[in-house]
Amino acid sequence: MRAAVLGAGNWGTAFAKVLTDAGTETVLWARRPELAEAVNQRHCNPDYLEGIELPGALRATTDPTEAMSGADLVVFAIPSQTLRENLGGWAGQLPPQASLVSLMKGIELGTVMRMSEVISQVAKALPERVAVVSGPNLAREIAMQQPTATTVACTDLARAESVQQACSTGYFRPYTNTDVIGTELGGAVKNVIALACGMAVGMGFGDNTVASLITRGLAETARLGSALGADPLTFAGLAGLGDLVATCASPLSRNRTFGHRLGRGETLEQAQQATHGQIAEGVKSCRSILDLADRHGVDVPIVREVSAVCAGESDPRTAVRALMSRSIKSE
Ligand SMILES: NC(=O)c1ccc[n+]([C@@H]2O[C@H](COP(=O)([O-])OP(=O)(O)OC[C@H]3O[C@@H](n4cnc5c(N)ncnc54)[C@H](O)[C@@H]3O)[C@@H](O)[C@H]2O)c1
Ligand SMILES: O=P(O)(O)OC[C@H](O)CO
Repeated sequence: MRAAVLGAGNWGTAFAKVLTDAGTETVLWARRPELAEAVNQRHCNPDYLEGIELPGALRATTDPTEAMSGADLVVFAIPSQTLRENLGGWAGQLPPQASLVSLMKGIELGTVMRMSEVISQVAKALPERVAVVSGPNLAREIAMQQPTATTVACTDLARAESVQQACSTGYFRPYTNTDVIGTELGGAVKNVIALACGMAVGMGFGDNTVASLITRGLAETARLGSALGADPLTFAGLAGLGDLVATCASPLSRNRTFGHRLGRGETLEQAQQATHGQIAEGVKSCRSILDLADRHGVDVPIVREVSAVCAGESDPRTAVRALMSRSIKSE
């Protein structure tokens, strides 16, 4: 099995390590030559995973054609809102039979498409050729080989199983699933709920508030999921509750950290600068998830409030007041 991983940030690099450790011959595409050189010569990625030793067998290149040559799997690990443009440049070089694997957790602004839908459309690939990997997968913990599970979803179960095989190691345990919609939605919406949890902690609130947000956040994710045709059970699994809990609780999460900064009074610009160019997907996807929910007539109050804060139209304290003054209802 041979894989190309396109995107040498936190997760692309950690997942390339997982694939290599699983015995899959892997080439990582990086935008910058100095980063490719660090992977090839010093077996590290100091910009994203400082202190982590990468496998000697992992190779990197700045040439996407070289990375994809002969690949059985092409894995996408770039910011969601850049996928369409990047993939437009790569589509002509995709090996015709390769499985196309999304690691991304976002919804495209404007089109409100899931990442697997963007891949199918731009690569002109049938949906059953596209798999999604999503779960409680904080990149640094996985790069440190801490035991972690994940979901590999594909409408073609055999293809999901081949991706599962390619990334199974002693520290990374993938489960298969055929519910691509639920798996992707869980990954995208949890980023927005993690922004809300970060804001709550930044404002000085404790575990009751965070648990309330996680639980009601899961309720709105499941409501939207069922309107879109997802299997409700997916939201009780790794790509649903699992990822939601990990992201909302972890100081390693860029989304939670971004929200935390807003909650303690920093501006959107300050929080953005503090990411050092790394992606906090929920900051943009909150808008597209809200649009998606509005199109389907689904009530997503937490997403709506986070979206207003991220658009600069509200602030965390106003958002709390709005959520707590909604009409009372049954659970
Ligand atoms: N970091 C994690 O723990 C983690 C875990 C699971 C899923 N994800 C998801 O994986 C995706 C990638 O996340 P990441 O953590 O690797 O992101 P990152 O910000 O660490 O890295 C993004 C990579 O994409 C590249 N890139 C290519 N085109 C770009 C462009 N036009 N603009 C900006 N960057 C561009 C960057 O050079 C960089 O190598 C996201 O959708 C994220 O939600 C991340
Ligand atoms: O750092 P975040 O907030 O993008 O979250 C990382 C992963 O998605 C956790 O599973």
